[in-house]
Amino acid sequence: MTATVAKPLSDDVSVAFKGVSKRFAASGESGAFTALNNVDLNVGRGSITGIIGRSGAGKSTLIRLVNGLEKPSSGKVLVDGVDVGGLDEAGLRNLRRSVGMIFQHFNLLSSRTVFGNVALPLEIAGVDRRAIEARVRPLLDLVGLADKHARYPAELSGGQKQRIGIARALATEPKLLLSDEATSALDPETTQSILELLKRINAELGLTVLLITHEMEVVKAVTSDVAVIDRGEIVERGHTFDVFTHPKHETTRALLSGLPGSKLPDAVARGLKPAPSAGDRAVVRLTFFGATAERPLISQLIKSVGAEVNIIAGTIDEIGGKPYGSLVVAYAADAETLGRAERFFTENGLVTEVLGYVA
Ligand SMILES: Nc1ncnc2c1ncn2[C@@H]1O[C@H](COP(=O)(O)OP(=O)(O)OP(=O)(O)O)[C@@H](O)[C@H]1O
Repeated sequence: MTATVAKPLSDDVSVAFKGVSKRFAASGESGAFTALNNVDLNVGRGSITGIIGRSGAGKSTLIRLVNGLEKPSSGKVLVDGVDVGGLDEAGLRNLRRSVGMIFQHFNLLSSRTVFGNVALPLEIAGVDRRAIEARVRPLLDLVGLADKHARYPAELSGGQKQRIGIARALATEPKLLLSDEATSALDPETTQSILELLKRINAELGLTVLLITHEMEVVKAVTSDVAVIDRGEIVERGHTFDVFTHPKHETTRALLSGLPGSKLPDAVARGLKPAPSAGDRAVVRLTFFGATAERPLISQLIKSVGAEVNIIAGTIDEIGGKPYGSLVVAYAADAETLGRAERFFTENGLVTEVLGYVA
């Protein structure tokens, strides 16, 4: 084995991207293309880390570097301190046993039963029949499909197929699970149940999960950490709650603008002006965190402002398990009302943003 087997950089890092670039050579009509540019990123051990970005941003390329399906053009990808780019064939086989992967289209073998699909990685690893039985049965229990062990993939729903995909990915007892758009082909309800399963596996087995998705709802519901990739570069990263409540980069803001509750109704958005005229109302977004998300602030706001307050849009939600609320309200934009509202927000530690003014 030619691998440099280094000690982990730090006990709490599962995957480290160090100055990773990936260039694809020119082929046919298309010229050379830089899919990843100097990516530095640590994936915390035990975290559920999401990579989000627009189509073509480089998400799949990034994840494929982790299990050696692609090699970096420069830089290093370390999995538990081992340089993936330095592994020979035997080293890569070992790596792939310790890194499970699930896919958007499940990638199950249609000619094998549910049991046979989950057993496959163990058969390839040369595990004997009895040990395979002993491993596969509890995995099918874990994903709630023990009764379907003799069925074929064509007889299963999408959600059931993904459960089998998850059981198969866990067969070799990996420490890291890669998820490539694993819920993108599923309806919202089935997506929720798969996300619950991923959270349970993360909590019960201590498995690190690195997932890529274009679905912000998924990131919000399940990840502890998130990185935003734009044209091959990481433009923002952090705890999901922090990034979602204080997005800094315009790509992050654009990606988050699709979340329910964050969009203004079209009629209001169209009429929004940057400065008020006499008689206009200010349109203000209030953001609540932690305990403030659970307090009856609106009735207090109406009392303090002493004027009519219209509610335009709102959502109360959880991000990474923390309560979070966003409310867009409108009230008179005269100096006195604005001053009273400002004092109320300061006294109550509310984060506010004036979005504009409407007639
Ligand atoms: N083998 C390849 N040869 C040439 N270019 C490639 C290759 N693989 C990916 N690319 C290009 O690299 C860029 C990033 O692709 P990648 O699949 O990583 O993006 P993505 O963020 O996963 O997109 P999507 O969400 O649409 O799957 C794209 O412009 C893609 O065309």
